[in-house]
Amino acid sequence: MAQSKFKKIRLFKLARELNVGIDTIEQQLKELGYAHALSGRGANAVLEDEEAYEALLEAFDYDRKVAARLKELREARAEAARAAKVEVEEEVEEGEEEVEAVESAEALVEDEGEESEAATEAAVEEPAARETVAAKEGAHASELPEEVPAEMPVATDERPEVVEVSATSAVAEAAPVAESERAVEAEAPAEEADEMPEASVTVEAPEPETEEVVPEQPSEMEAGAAEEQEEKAEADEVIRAQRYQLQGAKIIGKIDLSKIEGDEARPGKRKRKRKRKAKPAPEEEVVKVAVEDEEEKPRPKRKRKRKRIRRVDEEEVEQSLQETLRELEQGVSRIRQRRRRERRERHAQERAREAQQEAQEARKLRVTEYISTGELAELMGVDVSEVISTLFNAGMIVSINQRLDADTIQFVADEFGYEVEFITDYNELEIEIPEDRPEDLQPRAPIVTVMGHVDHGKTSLLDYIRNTNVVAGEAGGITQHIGAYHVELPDGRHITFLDTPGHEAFTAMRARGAKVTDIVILVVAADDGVMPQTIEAINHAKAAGVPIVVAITKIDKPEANPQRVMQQLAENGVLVEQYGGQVQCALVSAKTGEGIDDLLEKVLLEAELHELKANPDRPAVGTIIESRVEKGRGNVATVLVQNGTLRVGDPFVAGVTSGRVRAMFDERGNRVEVAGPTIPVLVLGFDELPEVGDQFVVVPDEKEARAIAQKRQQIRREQMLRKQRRISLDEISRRMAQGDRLKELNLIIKGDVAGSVEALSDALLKLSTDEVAVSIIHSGVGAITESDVMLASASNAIIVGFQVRPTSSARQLAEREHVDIRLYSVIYQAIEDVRDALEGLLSPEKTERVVGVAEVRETFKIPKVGTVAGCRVIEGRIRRGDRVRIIRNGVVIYEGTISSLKRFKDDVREVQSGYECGVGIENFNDIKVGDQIEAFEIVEQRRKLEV
Ligand SMILES: Nc1nc2c(ncn2[C@@H]2O[C@H](COP(=O)(O)OP(=O)(O)OP(=O)(O)O)[C@@H](O)[C@H]2O)c(=O)[nH]1
Repeated sequence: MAQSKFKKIRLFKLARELNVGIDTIEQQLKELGYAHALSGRGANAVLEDEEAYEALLEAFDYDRKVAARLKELREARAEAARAAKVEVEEEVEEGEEEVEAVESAEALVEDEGEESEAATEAAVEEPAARETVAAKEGAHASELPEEVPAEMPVATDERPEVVEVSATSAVAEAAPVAESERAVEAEAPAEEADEMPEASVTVEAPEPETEEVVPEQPSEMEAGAAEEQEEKAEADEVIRAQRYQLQGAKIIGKIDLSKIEGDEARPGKRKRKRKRKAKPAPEEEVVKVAVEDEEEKPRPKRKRKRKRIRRVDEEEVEQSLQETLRELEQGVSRIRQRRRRERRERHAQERAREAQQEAQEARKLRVTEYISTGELAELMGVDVSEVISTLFNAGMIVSINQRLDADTIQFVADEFGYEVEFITDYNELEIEIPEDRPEDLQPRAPIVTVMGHVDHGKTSLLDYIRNTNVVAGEAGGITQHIGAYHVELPDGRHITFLDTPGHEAFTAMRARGAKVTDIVILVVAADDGVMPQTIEAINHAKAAGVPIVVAITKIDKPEANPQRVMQQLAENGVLVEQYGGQVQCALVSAKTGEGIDDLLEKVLLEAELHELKANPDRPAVGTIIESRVEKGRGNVATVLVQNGTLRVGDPFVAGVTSGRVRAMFDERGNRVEVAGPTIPVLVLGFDELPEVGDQFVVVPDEKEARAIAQKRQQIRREQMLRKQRRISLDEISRRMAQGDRLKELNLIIKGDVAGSVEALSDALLKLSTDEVAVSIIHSGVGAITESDVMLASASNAIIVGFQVRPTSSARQLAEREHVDIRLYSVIYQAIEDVRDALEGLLSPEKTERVVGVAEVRETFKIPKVGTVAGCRVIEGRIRRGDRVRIIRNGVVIYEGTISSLKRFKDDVREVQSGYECGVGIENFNDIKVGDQIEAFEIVEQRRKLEV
């Protein structure tokens, strides 16, 4: 399973997972070079690239951890809060239980003796909250009801009874246990008792007052006083005393009345007391109660402790939360800063490395010969005007779209500090063609291209030669234009003419690495002389190292001046034989036919000089001269066989396509079975349409042919993308420099001949303005192919075809890829269409229009609705849903939408000027009397291209 388990993830989910914002993720992806991994926009954008996802996880690892930690802490806090709540509840319950316990204890005490009842009741009725179990016990234990109140004042100065009662109770339990002697011993003045904190003393304290002492009773009384002190002073000693008295007692429960309001507890208690009055209290129980009482002290302690523990827990949680937050704010931000810094440094290093590599790569230009000035400038990342001026300084006048020869490219590259490597489109995958043995080589016909300035008579010359040199018997069918033709002179010698006059086609072919032409016939009209294109043609021929034969045409014309032409040629480096040079020159007239034989003779002589030879006994090697899709025939192309012999049935590779020769035809439509060197034939059987200039090579078998073609397609695609990427990068920096305001229309231009491609490119480039630009990402001669469509698809380009058609496979691909292919046969139409497209790219002009103003006269607060403004429309009209601004004292304080609009009680859609209405503004309640509500609308207007 090579497939990754990774599934695409939406951006908002990712943001949640990583604990960062969407923008941050987008930014990070860009920084990490994964901007492409995100498809779609906004929170719903989808990340499909696992690698990018991993990179994000790594990058935001820290944020995720922080989020997790915070979550933990929050949970801990919530847990603590829950626990605290439960404890409080438990406590409450406990409290209740305690109350019950106390009550039962009281009951027990009460039961102990009926006499104590009155005292108990008295004590119970005391409002002091401080009363504890002891109070009740005191009550029960006191067998001397009347005395108690009397003694109290003695024991305590303030609130004597209360305290005393409670105190008594505390000791009361002890009392029964204590022996009467002890009580007697304990006899001491009440005052003393007051001062004496010791329990033993206190126990005795009451005695003197009570005079006749029943052992238990007095002790209780005193105990009450002692307890009071004890409460004020050291409880320990009291406890000690109690312990002493209560030795062996058993703890059976805890009672804490400290929290229980005396008032609340008492009524119930009283009732119960009454209820249980009659019940006899077993002694043990009394003891138990006493013990409980003894426990009274530690209990609050425990409670306090418990509380403290709880508080500590909360504190801890709070503290760690605070710490985390602090960390987040300070420490963490430091860590974060460090991480960021590291990340930045890492990225900077990567970028530097990449930049270095790129710089090295960038210093090396891998180009095909005859790339245009503009393309060369683009590859070097310099402004085209710099290249043009550099060449101008070197004495060469070139245009932006002019194709440059190898020397010129080399020169420019040197000037700008670049290395040049000339490549063909699929340099790496040339088919090795074995060298011919000299003995196998036989003389062959020259292949001739006619070049010259426009209207100097190239076509007329070619036509004349063709028509007058038709070998008898061959004139079967109608002459068809297949891009080249082969003529046999009366003496049996042959010449092949390339039928696409002009140096553009010649150069376009050379740009594709095709070296077809053996001899150039340079046509110069005798009446016009050397013109710019004549010079270009000379340069191109020279650059290609192709010998020139000059044909001075239109010599039949009265104004013809061949001498002047020869002189001009000499001035331009072409020294004709008449001027003592090596270049042959014929004076001809395509009208009269004068001098044409002489011209052909000179061409053949030139061919002889160069000993043009080929081996007819080997698999064919040639060049695609023309290609097109023909109805009923499919992909057809003219192959000019340059070496070897082509036969029907031969498998072949042509550029990035392959096939097998199904049938061959000559230029008159006659079927042929074989085609030897220099013979142009129309070949059927191409899998895809080849491009003009493609090398045609016969290979041993069709399978191999297909494999090579596929490999080449892949290489070409990569090259296209590489080139595209480079352009994009340049464009990006350029756009950034321009503040990213530029919009662009990418175009791929294909034309029938290089001239028309240039003309169209120039015209379209001129449509560019500061805001929208035409970018020609690729242009070429020949049919629109699949690779064009792929490139267009990859770069969102439109394909403009001038006098060419897409191949059927390209058409299908374009449909699949939604690539727009526009076909034209009139340049003007193409320009108009592109202009329209550019206008579409211009962002519409947005203007704002105030449609109405209302003045707030009153405001109403309506529950669940908010504040509604009672207004009067003073200008225009306002509508529900209108965008509005609230203007207060001339200042816009809010911008929003009208959410409700009412006339009296009815909802209305619109209110006109002069009427009153109620207006509710969405999410805005701060409306005040005197505010103005200004309704406005945005009007978008399509802009026109100003060129
Ligand atoms: N008198 C005279 N007119 C000629 C001769 N050759 C061409 N012409 C005329 O010159 C004009 C241009 O000729 P073309 O053959 O179309 O010239 P071209 O160089 O092919 O032109 P483009 O294809 O536009 O570059 C036509 O009107 C021809 O009739 C010639 O030898 N004598």
